[in-house]
Amino acid sequence: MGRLDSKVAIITGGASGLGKHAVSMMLAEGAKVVIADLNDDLGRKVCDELSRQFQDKVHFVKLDVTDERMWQQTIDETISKFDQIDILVNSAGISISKNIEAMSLEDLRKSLAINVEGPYLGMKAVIEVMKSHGGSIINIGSMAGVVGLSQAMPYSTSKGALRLMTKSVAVYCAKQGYNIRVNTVNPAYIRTPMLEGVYNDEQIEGLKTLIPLGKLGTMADVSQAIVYLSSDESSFITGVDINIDGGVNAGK
Ligand SMILES: NC(=O)C1=CN([C@@H]2O[C@H](COP(=O)(O)OP(=O)(O)OC[C@H]3O[C@@H](n4cnc5c(N)ncnc54)[C@H](O)[C@@H]3O)[C@@H](O)[C@H]2O)C=CC1
Ligand SMILES: CC(=O)C(C)=O
Repeated sequence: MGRLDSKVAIITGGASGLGKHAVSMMLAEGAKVVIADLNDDLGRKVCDELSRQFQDKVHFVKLDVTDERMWQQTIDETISKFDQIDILVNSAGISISKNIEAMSLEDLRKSLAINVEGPYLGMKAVIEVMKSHGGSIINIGSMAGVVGLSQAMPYSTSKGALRLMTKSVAVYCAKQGYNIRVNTVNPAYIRTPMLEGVYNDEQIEGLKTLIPLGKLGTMADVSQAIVYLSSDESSFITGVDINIDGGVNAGK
């Protein structure tokens, strides 16, 4: 028996990195999964590969998370394919690594649009569906939303906002009696296409020295937390953020 049997999940950013890994692990735990991503070539490829093992339990929808109309299409397509929505994982994101002097207003606006407005639109759309039967929303934050990264100001700002938006929505949903739980996971450095776009191999190796446990986390470390927060095992947990960071944010 899988830990997510009979549940239906939408995972944004599911074509790559952490989102893609979570798609695989959630399918393996029995969920039906919609991969929602802007990159439709990659999304369709990942979906085709996974459907060899999981047949029609996986489906791809093209979604730009900043587009409210595409969110509604994603919701409608998920319900028409799988009848319900129990889980939303907001993993789509971008990382603009610039300090305040190097960045532009456009960098800040773009980061906020994708990393904050995207999850806002997604939460708003799925709450409308979930409020009749409950559900779980997991937003992928970052260690950069817990402490300010001086060289990634637009990114830190967006992830900090996402963290508190999550708590606000969690308490609202709880008080409304919707039985919708809303939580954040905050990974530290995990080797994915995003991290490889910011750092070269040598720099990534050097990141280990910043982490008390002395190693980088893995995509599986993050997916395990996502599965836990998606499942009924975490039925009394809402409004928390789980740091998956090897101790980085625990202190020096
Ligand atoms: N890799 C890392 O070290 C860490 C990553 N994170 C967060 O984890 C999440 C996933 O990141 P990674 O998997 O590393 O990155 P990634 O770059 O491998 O994957 C991001 C995915 O989001 C999609 N995407 C980007 N903009 C989109 C949009 N407007 N609409 C729909 N999809 C869009 C991309 O097409 C891509 O498939 C992000 O929110 C990131 O900020 C947080 C902490 C550490
Ligand atoms: C820490 C973090 O979120 C990245 C992408 O570096």
